[in-house]
Amino acid sequence: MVNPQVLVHEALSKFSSRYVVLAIAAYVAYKLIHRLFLWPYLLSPLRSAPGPPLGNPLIGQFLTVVRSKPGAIFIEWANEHGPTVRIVGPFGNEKMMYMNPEALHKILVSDWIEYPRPEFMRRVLGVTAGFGLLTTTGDEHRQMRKAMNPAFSIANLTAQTDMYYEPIYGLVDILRQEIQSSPDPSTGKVFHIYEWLSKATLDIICLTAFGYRTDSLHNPDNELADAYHKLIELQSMPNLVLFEILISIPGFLQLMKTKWMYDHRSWLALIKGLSPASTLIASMRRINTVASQILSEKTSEASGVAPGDTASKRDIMSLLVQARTREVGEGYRLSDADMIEQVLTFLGAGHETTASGLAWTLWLLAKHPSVQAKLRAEVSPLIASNARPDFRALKQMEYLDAVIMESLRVLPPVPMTIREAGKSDYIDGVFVPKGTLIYIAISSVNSYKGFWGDDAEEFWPERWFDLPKTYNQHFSLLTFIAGPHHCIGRTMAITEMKAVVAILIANLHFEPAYDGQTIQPTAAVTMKPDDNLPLRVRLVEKS
Ligand code: HEM
Repeated sequence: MVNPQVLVHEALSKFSSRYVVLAIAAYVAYKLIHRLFLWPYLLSPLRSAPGPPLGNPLIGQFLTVVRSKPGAIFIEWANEHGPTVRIVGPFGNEKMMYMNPEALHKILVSDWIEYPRPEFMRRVLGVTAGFGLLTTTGDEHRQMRKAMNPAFSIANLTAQTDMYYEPIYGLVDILRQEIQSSPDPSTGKVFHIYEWLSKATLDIICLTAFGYRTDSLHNPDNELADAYHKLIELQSMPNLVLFEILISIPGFLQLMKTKWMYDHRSWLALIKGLSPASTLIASMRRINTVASQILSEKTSEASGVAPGDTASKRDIMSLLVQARTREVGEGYRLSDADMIEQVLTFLGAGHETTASGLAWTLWLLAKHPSVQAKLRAEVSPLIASNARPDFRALKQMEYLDAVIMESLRVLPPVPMTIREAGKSDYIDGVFVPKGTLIYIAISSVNSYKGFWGDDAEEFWPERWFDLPKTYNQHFSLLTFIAGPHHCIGRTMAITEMKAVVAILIANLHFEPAYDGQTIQPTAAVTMKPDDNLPLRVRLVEKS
């Protein structure tokens, strides 16, 4: 006979497991509906902020962003909906973008500690550009920055300028010889100009930042240059996502830096999709080995440097080590590990950015022959009388200054950076909940019609001699951003770009490589030419 108790128990257990499944399904469905519809359309405090349509319910405007040229769609949205723009991404995720100086001042200057770079961004930057100024925040950042600022002073940059010229003239000689040995030198030759600029700027940053001679223009096998190139070749969006996943595994970052992991990195390459991680580990180890050698040389040199000795080495690393050696007492000191990370930071933050800035400048000059001719008219006589202009002489070339600033405005090497709201607060009259991501849309601000007028997207250096009334000195040009995290290498980069452009333009003509050429910008962190920017280069006839 069937036991009624068993029957009831079976019925209940069937009912309850079905009930549990149904309850879970209902909860997931509610969560999805809440995330994809209720929140973005009806509940979010940001819902009334202007912006493009919410887009596809699952991925928002994600596809529009990835399909557009880096920064381009953000410029369009800023000019259409600005100065406050809300953008919805995958799964109803909202991001805010601001053009108004007051809003930018709050995020980047007055409340900067509460709007840090988001954690995921710091982790990725740490792996690709060192755990240093780019990844620290709050008090730690303040102290590190204070220790490093003097090495980037105008006095030091003035003392460094002469170091630029060996790589610059090295580049001019290589291009000149290649043109002269081509079948018809009068028509010039097409070069992948980004590749060459990248070598010259690597040689410059290694000399000025570490006093280290890479000479990658003539010697592509240099240990540091080779390891670093392997590292930057990894900088694609899919790889950055892979690294972000790996380093978010607790302990993986520490493991990555060990000798054991270096020795066994080939195991990673055996797992489908993980071989970039193996290359990353190898490159980082090689860079760290060279960085340790540089540091120990600087440390032994610094012990023999008398206080106030201005004739000794002026590269940034030497100055940091000298300052650390002089430091006495309990104050903040950069540790050896910090110093080694700075090598990757200076390379990661200072090399590709400057190389890309230069490549875009030459492109804009190639597309605007009258600007190029006017610039040549300014720089040629000055270079003829002074082949290695110093900091002050470069500063006095006014049209050169306007060309560089205009290029950095129209095609900023870093088109966007990100902050995260660490508190809930009103920005520009809209309540922004804690955790909201904020796009610091550099290219949108730089091309915002509200500041720059209707021709904001045009390359027109003359505008720098008569800036519009709506121009704000700190917040209308965000190429180096603003506030405590603003680029420490700003003046260094601008001075270097001026030196390179002045010498190149005095000696060489630049034209598009073919009719109808357009640029192919690609951006992981830095916006650089995907096709290495082919340009036709001819020799300037000297009268
Ligand atoms: C045209 C060239 C350059 C551009 C466009 C550029 C742009 C930027 C931008 C936009 C930031 C802010 C990133 C953020 O906050 O998320 C930044 C920060 C930084 N840059 Fe540059 N940079 C250039 C050259 C350099 C050079 C030559 C160096 C050093 C040798 C350098 C070192 C740094 C460092 C260390 C930071 C972090 C500053 C901090 O957070 O305190 N940069 N740069």
